[in-house]
Amino acid sequence: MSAFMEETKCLLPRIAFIACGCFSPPTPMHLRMFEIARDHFEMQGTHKVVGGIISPTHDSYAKKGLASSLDRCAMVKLAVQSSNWIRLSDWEVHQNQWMRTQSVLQYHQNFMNNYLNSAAGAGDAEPNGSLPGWLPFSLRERKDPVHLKLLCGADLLESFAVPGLWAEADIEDIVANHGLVVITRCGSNPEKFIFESDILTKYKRNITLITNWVPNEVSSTLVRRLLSRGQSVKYLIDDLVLEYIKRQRLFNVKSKYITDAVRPNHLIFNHAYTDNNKNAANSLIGEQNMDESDSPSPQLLQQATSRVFCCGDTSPRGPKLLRVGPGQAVQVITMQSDEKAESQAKKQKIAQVQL
Ligand SMILES: Nc1ncnc2c1ncn2[C@@H]1O[C@H](COP(=O)(O)OP(=O)(O)OP(=O)(O)O)[C@@H](O)[C@H]1O
Ligand SMILES: NC(=O)c1ccc[n+]([C@@H]2O[C@H](COP(=O)(O)O)[C@@H](O)[C@H]2O)c1
Repeated sequence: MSAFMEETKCLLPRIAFIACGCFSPPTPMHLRMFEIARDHFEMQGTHKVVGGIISPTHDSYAKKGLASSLDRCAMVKLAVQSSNWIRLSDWEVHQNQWMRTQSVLQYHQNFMNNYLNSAAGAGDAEPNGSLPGWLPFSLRERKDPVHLKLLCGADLLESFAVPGLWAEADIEDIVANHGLVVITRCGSNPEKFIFESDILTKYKRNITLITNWVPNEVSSTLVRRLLSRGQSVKYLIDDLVLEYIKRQRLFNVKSKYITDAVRPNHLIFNHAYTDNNKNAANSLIGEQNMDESDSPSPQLLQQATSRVFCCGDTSPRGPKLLRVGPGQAVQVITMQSDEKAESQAKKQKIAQVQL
């Protein structure tokens, strides 16, 4: 690369991506999203991408098939081992309750701002004195700010329309102040979706739509279903993640997998993660071997009558009573949206579950 191009790259505004989701389990497409997004910005020559963060949602999100946060974090750690720029943030899972995505973005953005503004070496350290693992390495190479953008698939964008699931103020803050990077997914039409939303249209310049020319409809739901049927998921997920699932007997994995030779050496890394996160274990819902057909754990059932809102408190229609956690709303409401033919992408997911 010429010296001129190098110099120009140094001047480009810096961005990082954060993907919020369940990651139960993480699939290669979760990681591909980051690669596709980085390629896009680099090829456009408009920004320098300094890091990627995967932030698994809190256990109390309570979506069907959600393994414990300890297991999901361990699997994400294993999945990102092959990447030199995508990292796990376990901040969200260590909070006392489910966090809205806007708050997750805000926390990570503030942390990076404080870190950049603090004297070199001091940083805004974690309570134990060390910096969080999700912080991009090259952050302090320059002094200028790093803008954190929400990275998602088009189905997440379309979930903005699910009544009561997202607060309008949150959507506006995300698109106005952070920015959204959306990767196309089969069956979704994000351009039309943006056109039909006044808020999204208003901030269209902050939404980057990227066509994924090599689509792959692997999803965590499909992986869980195959596992629970004793079918192969090899080459659908990372080998290390698969070993972990077998070893921990997650997702109701059938005996064919359990009797396979398990290579414990591969999992040493994960033990280090779980050992270091004993606190997280306290907030766990318990050892879970769940798939689509599982019912909530006893603890969750106990909470079933408690009122858990996503954004319902501020909804003009009044608060919405959700059965267990915000994630349940996704299932309940996507069923309704299936009936109303609101979202093709969500319909596909539901169709998969009903097979
Ligand atoms: N195949 C895919 N193509 C594009 N984006 C994807 C794909 N799979 C997941 N994503 C995106 O990854 C993010 C995190 O996904 P999440 O784990 O919550 O859902 P998922 O993989 O669709 O799982 P589930 O099947 O349990 O709903 C979301 O933004 C989602 O849109
Ligand atoms: N109001 C909100 O901030 C809100 C609502 C629904 C889902 N989410 C997040 O979106 C991500 C993906 O959720 P789903 O897998 O249910 O689509 C999760 O991280 C979840 O916490 C946020």
